[in-house]
Amino acid sequence: MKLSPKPGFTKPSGPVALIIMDGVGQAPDTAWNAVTQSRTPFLDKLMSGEGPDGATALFTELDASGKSVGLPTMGDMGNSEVGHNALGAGRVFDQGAKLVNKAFSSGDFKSDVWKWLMEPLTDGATLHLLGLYSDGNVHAHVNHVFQLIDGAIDDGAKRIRVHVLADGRDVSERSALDYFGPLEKRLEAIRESGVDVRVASGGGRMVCTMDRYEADWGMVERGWAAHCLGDTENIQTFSSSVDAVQGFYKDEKMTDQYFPPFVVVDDNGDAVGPIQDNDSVLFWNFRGDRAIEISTAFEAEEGEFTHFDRKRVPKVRYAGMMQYDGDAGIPKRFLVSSPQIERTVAEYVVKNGMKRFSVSETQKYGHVTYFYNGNRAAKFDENMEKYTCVPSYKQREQTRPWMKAAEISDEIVKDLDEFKPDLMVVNYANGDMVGHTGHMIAARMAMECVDLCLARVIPEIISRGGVVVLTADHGNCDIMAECGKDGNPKPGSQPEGWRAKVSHTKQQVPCVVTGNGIENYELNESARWGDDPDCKAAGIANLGATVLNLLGLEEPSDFLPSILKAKA
Ligand SMILES: O=C(O)[C@@H](CO)OP(=O)(O)O
Ligand SMILES: [Mn+2]
Ligand SMILES: [Mn+2]
Repeated sequence: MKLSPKPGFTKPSGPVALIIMDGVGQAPDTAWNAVTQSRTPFLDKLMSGEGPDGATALFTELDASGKSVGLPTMGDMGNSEVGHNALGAGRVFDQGAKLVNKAFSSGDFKSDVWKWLMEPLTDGATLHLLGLYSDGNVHAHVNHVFQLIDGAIDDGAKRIRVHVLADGRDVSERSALDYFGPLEKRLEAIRESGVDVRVASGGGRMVCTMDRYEADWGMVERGWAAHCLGDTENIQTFSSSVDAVQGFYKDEKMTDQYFPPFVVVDDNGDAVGPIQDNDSVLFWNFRGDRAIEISTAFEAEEGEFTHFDRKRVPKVRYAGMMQYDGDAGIPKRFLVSSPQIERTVAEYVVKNGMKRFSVSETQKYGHVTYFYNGNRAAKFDENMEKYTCVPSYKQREQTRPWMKAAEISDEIVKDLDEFKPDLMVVNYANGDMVGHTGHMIAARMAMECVDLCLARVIPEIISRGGVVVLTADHGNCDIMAECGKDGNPKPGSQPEGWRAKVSHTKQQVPCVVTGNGIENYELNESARWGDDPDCKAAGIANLGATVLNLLGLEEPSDFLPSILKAKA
């Protein structure tokens, strides 16, 4: 994996730092753009081509959504998984959303694992389908659920229970009825054809089941109690998922991602679908980070699981839509193979004798390690790499929009002198995590806080002889209001009078390159992320070659071209 020197590029004496402002896109300057509406003097200067202490800054805008990051259509917003995969791979790989679509259209999802799941069903066992129920297409898609239900019925399933996590984060924040309503109707129609299929439990994705990076196992415990135990003593009960949503909406401030867990009960008050011995369970999310813990809860043997008291552990056949952690082999069985991302920037860096450092806080830790490494948690070389995780606050981000940006900055400054990395990969979570709350004031503060931290760390990096590539993985806080066809915000309950938009955006993302030696380079205006007719610009995947070039290395021949070229 040795790379030759890149003609015209010289490795700086300090590190090449890839700094990712999560969820910070380039959108028009409106009252609902937290990026432009916040006071960010340092960032503004960088984007106008002025680096700190007279350094040159090159500024451009990159694609970070749709096909540029391996998603099915240009209408798909980017997300952290595909964004960090692209940044780390330097190439565009077909991602989970696309691979699962392909498996359904070819019929390949009916694999040996599928048959194994179906086997007990002809003897009266129940098939439980569980996952995020929306068309956000970041973690999951409703279409996949119907294909699973139809496929299972074709293969003889007589009793199916569906456990639904409300989204309100990749889609409108109070849209659960738009999803659960049609679902209940469709299941009713299937029941008329003689198959016993019902929604059995659920909850909000940020309260139940979908924790990530072990930030809060309590979420998984609440989900387990609802889906698996059907615990009607401790959890609110309803007659259907629609009934549950209507109940929760009595609180006008309640939004879908924060629904408490719920259990659906019959006329006698008994849970309609607790999970029992011999049942089969399929988790339908395709994205890994928020699916690993619940999968562990289902698969770990008694005595091996210490995160919470599972109380009852049914002996089930469990599978995921995909494998969520390839290193740890979680889950053991899955329907569709994950993208095989090999030879990432990080691996090349380490195998070319350079040191690599990654740092973020809990909520984004796996992004700069696992996702950046091409879905691999383990280090390529223990001695050459250092990964630092600052524990995130457990409270909601609107109450602490500064998050752990200052502490991440402390780690950067410390390791500039201690670990002395050649490549540094940093993620500031604020723009994204606060953007997801829909709170404009908090999102502005999040951006100002990121600016303050950049104004501190970037001069430090440059004064150690380094170079900075500052960018984002996708947009989010650049559009904080849901707008109608006329381009103006829809009325809603935010203090500004609009309806919050809490999901990512499809906007391009900013990219600034500044620091030592940049005056020798210029933007490579012909760089593109592909030859697709929809491709009109470079994308974040082009930054793989860019980072290698800045380290003085020639990019591998299958990498997308760098956004930089040496001046003639
Ligand atoms: O919170 C998450 O899981 C996603 C949105 O669904 O955000 P990101 O891709 O930025 O991690
Ligand atoms: Mn992100
Ligand atoms: Mn996000």
